[in-house]
Amino acid sequence: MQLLDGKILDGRKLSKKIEQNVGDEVKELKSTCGCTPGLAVVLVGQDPASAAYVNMKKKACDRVGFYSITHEMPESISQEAIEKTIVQLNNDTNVDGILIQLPLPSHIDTTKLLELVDPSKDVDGFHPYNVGRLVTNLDGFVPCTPLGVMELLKEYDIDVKGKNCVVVGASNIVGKPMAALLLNADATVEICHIFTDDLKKHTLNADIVLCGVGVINLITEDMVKDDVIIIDIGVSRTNEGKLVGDVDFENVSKKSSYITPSPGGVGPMTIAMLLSNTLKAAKINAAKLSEQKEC
Ligand SMILES: NC(=O)C1=CN([C@@H]2O[C@H](COP(=O)(O)OP(=O)(O)OC[C@H]3O[C@@H](n4cnc5c(N)ncnc54)[C@H](OP(=O)(O)O)[C@@H]3O)[C@@H](O)[C@H]2O)C=CC1
Ligand SMILES: Nc1nc(=O)c2c([nH]1)NC[C@@H]1CN(c3ccc(C(=O)N[C@@H](CCC(=O)O)C(=O)O)cc3)C=[N+]21
Repeated sequence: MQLLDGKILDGRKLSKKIEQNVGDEVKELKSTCGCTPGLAVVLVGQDPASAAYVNMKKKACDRVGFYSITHEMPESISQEAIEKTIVQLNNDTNVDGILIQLPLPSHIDTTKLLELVDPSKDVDGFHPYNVGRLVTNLDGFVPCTPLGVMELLKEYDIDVKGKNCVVVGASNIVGKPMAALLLNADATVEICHIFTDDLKKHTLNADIVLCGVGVINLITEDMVKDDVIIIDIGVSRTNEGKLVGDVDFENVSKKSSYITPSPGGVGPMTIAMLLSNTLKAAKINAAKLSEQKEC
């Protein structure tokens, strides 16, 4: 176990450090301009996992001194009613960041809602404006999960420049922005997905495997080379109720030079990055407000 500790990329530990820094900056912001960063979460339906995630986000906001509000809506709510709420939040000066908890019920047009969020309050980085800025390597809001992965790599001095990175999973919230960030950091990037023929052929060539799919034990020991770096983004629950990732941790960790556990790796970093993105939005808004006052 001693040996294993050295190779663990500890997201829980780093997320606490980031939280501490965000908390300190919140205190400073409050004292200098009287501003309190605010996060609004839109939660539709009764899915217990979504409710649990939203609760975790709320608690994290409380710990760092943010104002936070959750708009809970029934499963049967109309598209128009959610749109109305988002417009209100766009105009609410107490709200710096807006997060629409995904997934939404099937009768809702998710894309339309994400496009309605003011890009300057898009702390999830899902608005096409911010997606475009990410792909063109311009400053903007970057999705929390892949941003958290980059922070974790940085903390452990892992430079991706020139490395063969294989991203498994190509969703808009995990795989695609993950690949964009790696490319911006000069990695050679491959994206594998459900239609990829012979996943193992690709992962065997990887210096770094970043897997966010939601399939338990998708990545096994025989699929990776010695000293590989493993980033397990997946979070699933087994039939026994245990949280696990996409990677066969017990066996793959024997071969890897570094590995994230799941839970305890990328998940806590996602929450930490949500706090950091909301602080960033609040600072921009505070600067805008003080400019307006000066005029
Ligand atoms: N740690 C964290 O903070 C977070 C963790 N997650 C976790 O990450 C995982 C992925 O989430 P999310 O991106 O939202 O999920 P999605 O279901 O939106 O995306 C999963 C992706 O994986 C692809 N895929 C499915 N099966 C396979 C397979 N057998 N081999 C290769 N690719 C496959 C899908 O392809 P296709 O679309 O074509 O089916 C899709 O591109 C989940 O376990 C989720 O819980 C998500 C967000 C944050
Ligand atoms: N608009 C939106 N933004 C999201 O960022 C978003 C979303 N919708 N929908 C769902 C996914 C999932 N997600 C996670 C957040 C934290 C953990 C996390 O902290 N996990 C802990 C364990 C948590 C537990 O104990 O249940 C860990 O991995 O250690 C996991 C997953 C964010 N998502």
